[in-house]
Amino acid sequence: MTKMVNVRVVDVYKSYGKVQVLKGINFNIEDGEFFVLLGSSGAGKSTLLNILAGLEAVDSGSIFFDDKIVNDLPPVERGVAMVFQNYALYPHMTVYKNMAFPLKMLNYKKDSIDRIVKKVAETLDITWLLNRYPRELSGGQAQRVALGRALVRDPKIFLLDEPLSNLDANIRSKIRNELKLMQKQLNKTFIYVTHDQMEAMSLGDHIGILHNGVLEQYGRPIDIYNNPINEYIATFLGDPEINMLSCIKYRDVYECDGSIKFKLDLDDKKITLGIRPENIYLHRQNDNDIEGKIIPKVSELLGSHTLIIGSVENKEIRIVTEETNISIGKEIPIYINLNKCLIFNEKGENINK
Ligand SMILES: Nc1ncnc2c1ncn2[C@@H]1O[C@H](COP(=O)(O)OP(=O)(O)OP(=O)(O)O)[C@@H](O)[C@H]1O
Repeated sequence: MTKMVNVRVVDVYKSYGKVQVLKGINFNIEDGEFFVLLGSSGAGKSTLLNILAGLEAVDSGSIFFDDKIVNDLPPVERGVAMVFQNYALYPHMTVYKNMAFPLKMLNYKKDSIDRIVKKVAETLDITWLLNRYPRELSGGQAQRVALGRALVRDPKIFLLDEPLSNLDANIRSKIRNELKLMQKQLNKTFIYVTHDQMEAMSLGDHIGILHNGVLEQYGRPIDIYNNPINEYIATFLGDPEINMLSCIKYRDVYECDGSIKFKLDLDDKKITLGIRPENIYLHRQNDNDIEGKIIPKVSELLGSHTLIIGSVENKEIRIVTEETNISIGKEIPIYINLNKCLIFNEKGENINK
C-alpha cells in the first residue's frame, strides 16, 4: 500500500476570464481522513477538486501532497482517482472488465491485472458481481464498482464529486453509511464534494465550507454546527433550518421578532439571535429560560420527533420537539435558554463569548 498523503492547499487563486472563482484558499487534509468540501452551487467546489486532480491549473498558490509540490504534475502522476456523479462505468463491459480497464490502459500483464482486480473485488466485497454488467447493479453496488475501478491503481487520494446525487433519497443514506465504512476500511484520504449539508455532516471527519470562492470555515462538523463563524454558515448547516430573530436594544432590554425579550450585557444596538429548532422547548427547563409565545400552524412528524412551524407577529419559528400533542392554531408558550443561542452582530458575525 502507498503511504497516505497529507494534502496542503496554500493561497490558491483561480479565475475564469474576469470571474474570480477561488479567492485565496488555504487548508490542510490529514492522512486517511474523510474531508468534505461543502458549498452551494457555483461556490467553486468542482474547480478546487479539479485543481487537486490536476485537471485545472491554479493562477497562483500551491498544492502539496506529502510536502511535495504537485502544481506541475499531470493527473496520472498525482496518485489520485476521481469518482464521478454517474460512476461513468462502461455499460458494455462486465464489472471485471470495468475494473481491469485502467490497468489494461497502463499495459499491465494479464495475470497482474487478474490478481489486482480479484484482490480489490474481495476488499470491497464485490467478487460475486464480477460477471455482471452495470445495468444489473443496484446504486450501491455500482458505487462499489466505481470505487473498485479507482482503487486498482492504488491511488493515494480519492476525489469524489457529488457521487450520491443521482441516487434516490431512500437509498442515499444507506450508501452514504457504506461509503464511510469503506473509507475507514481502506484508510485512504477521501476528498468529497457536495452541496448537501446532511451528507457533509454525516461523512466528514472535517468539513471545509466554500462560499463565493472563499473557504469560510473549516473544522469538525459538530464544531462548525455548534459554533458557526457567521449567519451564512449557521443557516447553511442544520435541517430544519436555524431560527434567526432580529433583536433591537431598548434601554437594557433586547426586543426580538416573535415577542421575545431578554437582557444581555452587550453594547450592540442590533443583534440577531440564532436558535436551533431543537433548542426551543414547550416547557420550562431552567429558571432563567426566556419565555415567548407562538401559534402552531403546521406539525410534521419526523419519526421520533415532531417539527412544529409556528408564528408570532408574522415571524415563522421552527421547533423540533418530542411532544406529539400539539394543538394547531392555539397560542402556546415557548422557552429558550440563552446559553444555547448564537448571537450575531449587525455584520452577521458570531459574537458568542
Ligand atoms: N471552464 C469554466 N469557464 C468559465 N467559468 C467557469 C468554468 N468552470 C466553472 N466556472 C464558473 O466558476 C464558478 C464555480 O464553478 P464550480 O463548478 O467550481 O462550482 P461548484 O461549487 O462546483 O458548483 P456546483 O455545485 O453547481 O457544481 C461558477 O460561477 C462557474 O460558472
